Amino acid sequence: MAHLLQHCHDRRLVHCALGIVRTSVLVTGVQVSSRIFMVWFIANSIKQIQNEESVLLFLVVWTVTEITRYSYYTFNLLNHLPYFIKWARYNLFIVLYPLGVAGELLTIYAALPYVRKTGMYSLRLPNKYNVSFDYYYFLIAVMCFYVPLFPQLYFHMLRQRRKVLYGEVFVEKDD
Ligand SMILES: CCCCCCCCCCCCC[C@@H](O)CC(=O)SCCNC(=O)CCNC(=O)[C@H](O)C(C)(C)COP(=O)(O)OP(=O)(O)OC[C@H]1O[C@@H](n2cnc3c(N)ncnc32)[C@H](O)[C@@H]1OP(=O)(O)O
Repeated sequence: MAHLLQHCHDRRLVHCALGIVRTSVLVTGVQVSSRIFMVWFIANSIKQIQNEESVLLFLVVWTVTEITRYSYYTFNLLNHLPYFIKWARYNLFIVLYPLGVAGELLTIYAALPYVRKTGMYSLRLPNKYNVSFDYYYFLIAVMCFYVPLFPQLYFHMLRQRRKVLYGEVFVEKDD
């Protein structure tokens, strides 16, 4: 499951970097890195948190989001897009995004005590490279990154919503 998710996400980034799909590399990059990070470096690495309700929350939210998104892409390519799928793609995110972020942040928060206790992925001094890295503080930094980055994604989707549902035109900035 984790391998499948990573494969899909890697391809997404390559597709928009090559211009195969018309979407921002930056926005997709942030979205994809947070998913890969949650799957591999949190949920897969820290077994003790796998039964947390917050894990269930973000997994359910991601699943609903991706079913809706890929239904939209598929029907759009077939030129038979039912309005309720278009509506769902550009409305459900209003609630799903904050819920997904809440699930992700609560999961990272739940992981903190295990990371501190085990010292996982951390490098302590002294060592032959003479560098130190503390995964515990790295996770706190990641949680802080959500504050400036999440609104970028959310407002991007709100702009897309106005464009697709109400035909508003925006001047696109290059990445
Ligand atoms: C090292 C540690 C790093 C940690 C980072 C920490 C900071 C992270 C902060 C960020 C928080 C993110 C949290 C997030 O994970 C939580 C959730 O996801 S919760 C669930 C709610 N989520 C959503 O609703 C996701 C919405 N996001 C998206 O839809 C996209 O991912 C987005 C990147 C935002 C891009 O959407 P956009 O509408 O701009 O572009 P599209 O890519 O959808 O479409 C552009 C056109 O291309 C066509 N397209 C794209 N892909 C396909 C495809 N596979 N098949 C066919 N067509 C495709 C699409 O139809 C568009 O074409 P057209 O313009 O003709 O309609």
